[in-house]
Amino acid sequence: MTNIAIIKFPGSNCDLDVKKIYEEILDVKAELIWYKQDIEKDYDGVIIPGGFSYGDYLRSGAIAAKTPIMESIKEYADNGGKVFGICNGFQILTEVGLLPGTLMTNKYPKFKCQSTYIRIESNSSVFTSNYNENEVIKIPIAHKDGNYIAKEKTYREIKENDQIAFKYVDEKGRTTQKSNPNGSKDNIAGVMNQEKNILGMMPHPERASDKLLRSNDGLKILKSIT
Ligand SMILES: NC(=O)CC[C@H](N)C(=O)O
Repeated sequence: MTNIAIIKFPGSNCDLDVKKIYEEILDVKAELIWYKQDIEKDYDGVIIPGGFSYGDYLRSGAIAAKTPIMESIKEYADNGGKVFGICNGFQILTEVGLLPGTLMTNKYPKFKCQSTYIRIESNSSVFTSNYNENEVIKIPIAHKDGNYIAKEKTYREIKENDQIAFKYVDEKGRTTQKSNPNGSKDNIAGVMNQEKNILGMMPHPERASDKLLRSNDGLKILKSIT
């Protein structure tokens, strides 16, 4: 039976939303794992949900990245396990070095909570293969530190290796400055590691996974690891 682990740090606040989508919409078991526990090998996927781990002190995700559970998540990913970080989870995965690049404070330095359109840049991964390449989906963001940057060399590498999963676009699928909500380099909204078993994204698919939420465009991302 499929079993998903959802990691909870002090300050995580999207863990129950993710759990609800797995259990009530996808009929999949999802367990909350407090950060003081270890990750066991038999989970089908590990999710690091959104929120404000450790109050975003120092930098978003910086303190959570130093906790022992991240060591066991590294080991889990090294053995091919699927790891998915949403928003603060994405920030933690970059801080720990499991994903390339860094998430800086938004260009206009305020917390932004709004709908965004994102385009599937690569559907050659377990996380995105249920979408068409270049498909445009609508998923909301809610963050202050979502401005993705990468060194030129890293940027070239992630482009060449097809590691850019999503870009912010307008309704028609065009990458414009206006459709970029936070100043991210090249409108990047989500990236993967080279092996494509780790994904991080700033938009919240769990907030677009039920018709009651007016969009279930994000459901296929959560379903992909079941
Ligand atoms: N929704 C979230 O995960 C918030 C992310 C993060 N703490 C920020 O504001 O940038």
